[in-house]
Amino acid sequence: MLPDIDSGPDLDLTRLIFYPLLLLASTLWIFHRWQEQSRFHKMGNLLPGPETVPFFGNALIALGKTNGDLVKYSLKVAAKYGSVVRAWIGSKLVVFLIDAQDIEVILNSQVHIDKAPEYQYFKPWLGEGLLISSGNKWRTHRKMIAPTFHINILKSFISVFNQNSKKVVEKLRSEVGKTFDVHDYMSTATVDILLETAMGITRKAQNESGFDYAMAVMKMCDILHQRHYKFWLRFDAIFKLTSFFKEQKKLLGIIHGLTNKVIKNKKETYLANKSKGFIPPSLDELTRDTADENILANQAKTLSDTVFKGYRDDLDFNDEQDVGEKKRLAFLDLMIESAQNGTNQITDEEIKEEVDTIMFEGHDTTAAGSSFVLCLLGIYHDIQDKVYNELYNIFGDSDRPVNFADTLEMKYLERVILETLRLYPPVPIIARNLNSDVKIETNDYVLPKGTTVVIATYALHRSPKYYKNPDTFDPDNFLPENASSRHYYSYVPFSAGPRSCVGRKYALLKLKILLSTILRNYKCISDVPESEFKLTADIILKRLDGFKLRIVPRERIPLTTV
Ligand code: HEM
Repeated sequence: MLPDIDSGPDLDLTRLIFYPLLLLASTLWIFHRWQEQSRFHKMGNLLPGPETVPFFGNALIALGKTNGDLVKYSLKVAAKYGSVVRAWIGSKLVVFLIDAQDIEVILNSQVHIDKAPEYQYFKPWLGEGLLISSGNKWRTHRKMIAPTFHINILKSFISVFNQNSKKVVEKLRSEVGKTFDVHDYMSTATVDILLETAMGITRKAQNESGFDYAMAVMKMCDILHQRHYKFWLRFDAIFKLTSFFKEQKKLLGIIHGLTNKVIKNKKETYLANKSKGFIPPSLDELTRDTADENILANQAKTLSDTVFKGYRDDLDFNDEQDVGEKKRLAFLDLMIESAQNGTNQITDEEIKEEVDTIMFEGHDTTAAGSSFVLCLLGIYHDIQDKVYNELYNIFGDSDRPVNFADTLEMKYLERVILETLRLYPPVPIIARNLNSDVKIETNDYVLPKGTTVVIATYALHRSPKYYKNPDTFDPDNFLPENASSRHYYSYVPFSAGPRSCVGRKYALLKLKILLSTILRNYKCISDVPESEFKLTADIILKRLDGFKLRIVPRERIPLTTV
């Protein structure tokens, strides 16, 4: 016969002690959460921001608005409420910062480096790559990846930048006399350049997948953006029922198809070389501090080095620790090498995540930046003429490729690029998640733990507090005397601090070579004035109306009107 399991002293004891304790613990936990939530709400509501409605907060503002409408709306809200604006998305607190001092508190911190939960929508695409990861994984990967963008590695890319820029000039010949979208050309060129430089895939080994890849990235960004501002799409269960999910699956097939092929190709080459006895240098050798080779600290300063010196980051530090001519390896070679010889704990899956991250961050940003530069020069012909004359002074009527010394002479073009990134920052906002309360400078406001902080780069760059005529395209904003009198954090197109963009120097060098080559060959004309640009911010800031341009071949003679 079975014992009566419902009786006995042990079970009575459980009923008497365990269940009341469980009830007490649950009550305390609920009370604690309630206290935390009401403190969170109280602190959030001390911040200025638009009226809320029950349950939704400010979430309904996005209903029926296009990306462009939202950009305009955010600027209006900023003008009304000042440099700190809060919004409630349901019970989620989002705080927009537009003051350089407040932005410095967040970006310059070693603590507030975690990305906002909104970045999770990137996960199916970028996994836990550098852009999204945090903690130890981010730190070790950043340490590994940042040196692969050392200035001396970048110098070894110059011939690839030149060849691809020439290729663009050739391709553009078919557009002479027509109106066309220049972003298509910039996008394909930047993918090709990344494949050849960071990924080390020779042009011969590439096929025509660059364009398909760039288009797939553009559509993926649109889907991610929809998930950011249509709050019902934030729930995976709902998202999976929509056509966006099917489309995302198809697009990721194209995107990951390319990156998988790139890694496979590289690994095969590595193993083939290894079997022939050729082993590339290790990461240790690459990053070893060789103080006597410290040539770059005093030399080769560009205007950007001055503009960004206020938030000197690991990129500057690495450049001052020159690693020597023969020991350099580009990004993907280094990833594969350090995984194979065990110098770094990085798995194949992690390499794939980093490749996807670099391919995305490295191409879409520079494609948008260069397209904005060409359209603005197409509108402001006096500024374009000045750029052209500077280039004529450097190159005369020759067709020779650009060398590193030439890029240092392109001071006016550099000001044009910096000013373009001010008015049209390719990454218009940056979002962080706060793991502890933070006091900011404005009114000593305290942002509670759990807040999503949005650095509103686009609005910051157009703030009259830092720029005299903030909406006017004026490259002289970056004359050294003007730049040095501004707060350093009033200009953050590449973010700043420990999580700054690792590709900043790569991007600026590439932009100078690509744009100067195009401008030596063509005059750009835009029939759309700046006031009619229709902006869209689906992750990367672009023009919804397309980057429409006309081009006319240059005669290669100096212009006398400037
Ligand atoms: C004009 C061109 C570019 C602009 C304006 C730009 C801007 C930015 C910004 C604002 C961030 C911070 C994003 C955030 O915190 O949410 C960032 C991060 C990053 N960028 Fe760029 N970027 C550019 C080009 C590049 C290039 C060419 C590469 C690589 C080849 C690159 C690789 C990265 C990576 C890996 C990160 C993540 C860094 C980290 O979190 O440690 N970017 N970029």
